[in-house]
Amino acid sequence: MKIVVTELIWEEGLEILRELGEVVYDQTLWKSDNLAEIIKDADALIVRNQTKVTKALMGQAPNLKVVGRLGVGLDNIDVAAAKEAGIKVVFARNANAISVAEYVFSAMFSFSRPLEKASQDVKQGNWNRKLFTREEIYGKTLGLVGVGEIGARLASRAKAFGMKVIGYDPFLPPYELACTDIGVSMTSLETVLAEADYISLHVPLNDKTRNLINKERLATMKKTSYIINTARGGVINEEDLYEAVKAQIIAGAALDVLEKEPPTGNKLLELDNIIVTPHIAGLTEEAQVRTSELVARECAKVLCGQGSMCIVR
Ligand SMILES: NC(=O)C1=CN([C@@H]2O[C@H](COP(=O)(O)OP(=O)(O)OC[C@H]3O[C@@H](n4cnc5c(N)ncnc54)[C@H](O)[C@@H]3O)[C@@H](O)[C@H]2O)C=CC1
Ligand SMILES: O=C(O)CCC(=O)C(=O)O
Repeated sequence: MKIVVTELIWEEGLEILRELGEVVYDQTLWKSDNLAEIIKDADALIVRNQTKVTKALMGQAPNLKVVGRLGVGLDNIDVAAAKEAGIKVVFARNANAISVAEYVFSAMFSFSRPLEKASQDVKQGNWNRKLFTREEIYGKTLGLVGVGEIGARLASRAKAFGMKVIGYDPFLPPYELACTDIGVSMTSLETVLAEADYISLHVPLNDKTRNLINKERLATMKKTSYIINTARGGVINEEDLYEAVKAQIIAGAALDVLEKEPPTGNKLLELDNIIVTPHIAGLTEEAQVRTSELVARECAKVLCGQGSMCIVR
């Protein structure tokens, strides 16, 4: 077997893969002009979010049986083309959901209790107690757009903090509306946007969600509300978000993801009320060990002809 890994993977995953055969691992391979040549005799291709797994690329690899995604979002993989070619796509269902939920808390607290800003201010010689008097998140409303693995974990944690949680997810099957068990009141997108103090996006990027949050929808949010995007850059129209934050139509935003990563000349980076991080919401040691092990195991199952729990249908 030949397994090609084009982006960062943890050692725990590599150990499993090495038991299957030859592992070609280079975390810069995703941008190599030679990738097609390198995978031409590969049985498995393992990627994160930067490798563009196109129909043309897969077409160069006649032995390819499985594409493993070290994460959840599949927007960089042509899943339909893989299916057509009989190539399985497996992903790390659940593995980074807790980390992303915790990141969203960190973002909410960055707005409600900005410790780092306050600390910097003190180190500059100030003692601005009034300036840093802010708000509790207790009693505030968290609005979820997408109530899947991450949304559900975020909801249960938000309830523990005494927040009201409302959610919009038209694709949630009725049996999973047991979401109400974790205290999410399911409602329309309009209500989530109009009522939430913090709006957190947890949808995949696809034709239906691209630019889901645009000028018209931003205008329906509370002036005091914040939006947190750990989903994908394209889910918010960045030009519209820039205008909305600049004109104080909303209070601010925390963005872990951008349309172009890393950004070049992105105006959002100029605004004080926008926090930007380098796509790290799922990047914790725990999540990455889980992700690497899970994807390596699920790829191994496909290669060994056993059923995988994480195949994208
Ligand atoms: N920043 C980061 O490090 C990470 C980002 N992500 C992103 O977060 C997304 C969500 O992850 P999970 O919660 O694990 O996925 P998931 O598949 O468990 O949940 C997604 C939910 O979105 C819902 N949904 C789909 N289209 C929708 C629409 N048009 N409107 C409202 N709801 C819709 C689905 O019904 C599903 O319940 C991923 O697709 C990925 O893009 C995921 C993990 C880490
Ligand atoms: O692939 C990564 O490192 C980022 C995680 C992510 O965005 C995902 O799981 O969808």
